[in-house]
Amino acid sequence: MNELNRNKERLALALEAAGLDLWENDLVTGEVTFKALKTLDQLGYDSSEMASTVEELLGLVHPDDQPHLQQAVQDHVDGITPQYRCEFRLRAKNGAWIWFANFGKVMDGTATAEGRRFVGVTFNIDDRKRKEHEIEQMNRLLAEKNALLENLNLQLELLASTDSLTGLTNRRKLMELGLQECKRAERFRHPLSVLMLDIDYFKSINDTWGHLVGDQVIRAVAEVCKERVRQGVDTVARFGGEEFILLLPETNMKGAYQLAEVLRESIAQREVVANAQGDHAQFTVSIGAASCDGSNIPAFEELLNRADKALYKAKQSGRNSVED
Ligand SMILES: Nc1nc2c(ncn2[C@@H]2O[C@H](COP(=O)(O)OP(=O)(O)OP(=O)(O)O)[C@@H](O)[C@H]2O)c(=O)[nH]1
Repeated sequence: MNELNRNKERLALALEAAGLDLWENDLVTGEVTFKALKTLDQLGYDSSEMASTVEELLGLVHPDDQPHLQQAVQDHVDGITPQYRCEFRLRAKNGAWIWFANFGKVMDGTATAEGRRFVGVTFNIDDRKRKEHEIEQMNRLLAEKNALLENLNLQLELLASTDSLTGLTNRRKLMELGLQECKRAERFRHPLSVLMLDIDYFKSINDTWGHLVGDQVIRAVAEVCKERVRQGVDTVARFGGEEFILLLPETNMKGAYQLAEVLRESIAQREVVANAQGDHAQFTVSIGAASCDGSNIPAFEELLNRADKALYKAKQSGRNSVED
């Protein structure tokens, strides 16, 4: 065996061990001068059906992959890339698409003449591509599930912090927000106020009109409060049965008192249809105001205590009134 044959043997062994399939095309005639037999065999074609022109081969490439394959060849032929590399799908005889990769180079070129032998190897990357695809799908699914979870968490958080009758902030959330606002007021030395609002003679509203009308009255008071406060700044919370807290950042006693008067008046003018005969239930509220000016911020509970004491004064002074 001469040295050339030995080299051929060595090359064949190396190609086989690496799972590579050698091919060679003539760039000028477009002929396939050395067929990638293993590849064509994997695609299910027998030797009589095997593509003998580059054009025939291109016909086997998935239409979506053709543009980038042609571009990769062109870039290499134009000398933009030192090697031609590309991944693409080929149509098997049974119609399935199988992923392959190509690695090749134009040979025989000189400084003055372009080479015409385009030599390369093809190897099957279908397993890798399928795994990549599965991972992509799983990642997409995971991302969808995460978005769903985040959304559910948001909804849960909203449910856990909302009063079901009025849609207002509930007591648990208010205590959290109150703590935060006290800290903020202290850090920036800003004023902070709290209004504690209680529906007057609510027991007799329930007794006169029934519990459902009582609920409607609670909702009506909540609505007035929501309408009158600064959106996104103030918090209106249902604190207990017929008791509400308004948390008012950046608000001094004068501002809190003014708002309390507006609320008291608006609520006194509000009515709720109480029965089928069209009778209306009227109602008023008493409000206690507590404020701190930013120089000496108490604990939130302390602020609530002060508002509670002021509310007691408002009740004592005859109701439908505001006290601090
Ligand atoms: N309809 C209804 N009633 C409630 C709700 N929560 C508490 N109540 C009722 O509210 C009434 C509160 O009554 P009281 O605390 O005696 O006070 P009041 O009658 O409002 O009298 P003053 O506050 O002193 O003006 C009680 O009868 C509770 O049963 C609720 O969610 N819906």
